[in-house]
Amino acid sequence: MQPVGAVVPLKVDIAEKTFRSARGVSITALQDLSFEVRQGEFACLLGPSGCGKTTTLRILLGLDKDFSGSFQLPQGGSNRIAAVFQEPTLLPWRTVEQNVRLALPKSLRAKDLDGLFDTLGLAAMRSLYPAELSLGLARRAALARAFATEPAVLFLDEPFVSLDEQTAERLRHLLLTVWSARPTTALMVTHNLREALMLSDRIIVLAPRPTHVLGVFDVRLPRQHRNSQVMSDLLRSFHHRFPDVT
Ligand SMILES: Nc1ncnc2c1ncn2[C@@H]1O[C@H](COP(=O)(O)OP(=O)(O)OP(=O)(O)O)[C@@H](O)[C@H]1O
Repeated sequence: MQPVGAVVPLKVDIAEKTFRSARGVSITALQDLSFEVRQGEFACLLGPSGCGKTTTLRILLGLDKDFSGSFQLPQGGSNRIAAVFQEPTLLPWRTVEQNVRLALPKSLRAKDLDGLFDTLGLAAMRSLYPAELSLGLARRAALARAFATEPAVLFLDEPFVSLDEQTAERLRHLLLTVWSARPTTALMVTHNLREALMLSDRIIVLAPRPTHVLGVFDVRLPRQHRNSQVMSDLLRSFHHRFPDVT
């Protein structure tokens, strides 16, 4: 399957991001953070709690412009950006389908969403309101909303935290199914190494704060071959290369 949406990579060169409190205390979260995600590649940003993963995503999403350095988002195709956060952020007074359709650009307003809702197991929930959904179903609706827009780049910030492991695992498989149908350049923040090994083409391993890239771990194996034996081998080689990262 040809990757779609982008013809240039996601390129990040953040020289520094420092938070300054009202009392004059400075916290440098990012320093010399540089990496690339190639066209149609699924990459994970893996790093310890508080190292600066969410800060990085907020900068790339244009939510924080107070930093030094630069970045280049994938260009070509739709040029649209989609994001999936820890909280599904659905509008409570709109149905699942309305939430998804409201995110669509004009050119896609009449889009047939049957296939996407089917794939995500949401076909019977289209007319439900967010309050009627379990947390897992709400996360599926958030994925549907992101993929429906046919973005050039997709950012995900720990979309499966605080779910039970069985639900999280089911959602990881669903994410891979919708992503494989349209391999979009994707960057997902996680602190779950197993999740990163299961989903990624490459893992960008971050140092503790102020964060920078410790190294990149490529997982050049078709995802359908990542069975439990292969996952154990991947974990072993990852730990061999990054003995201090858990
Ligand atoms: N608005 C802010 N003001 C001051 N400090 C901040 C602010 N936002 C984040 N920080 C600090 O910057 C550092 C990076 O935070 P960030 O949330 O990006 O980390 P993270 O890697 O996403 O953490 P986690 O995995 O726990 O979600 C942390 O030390 C955090 O306390």
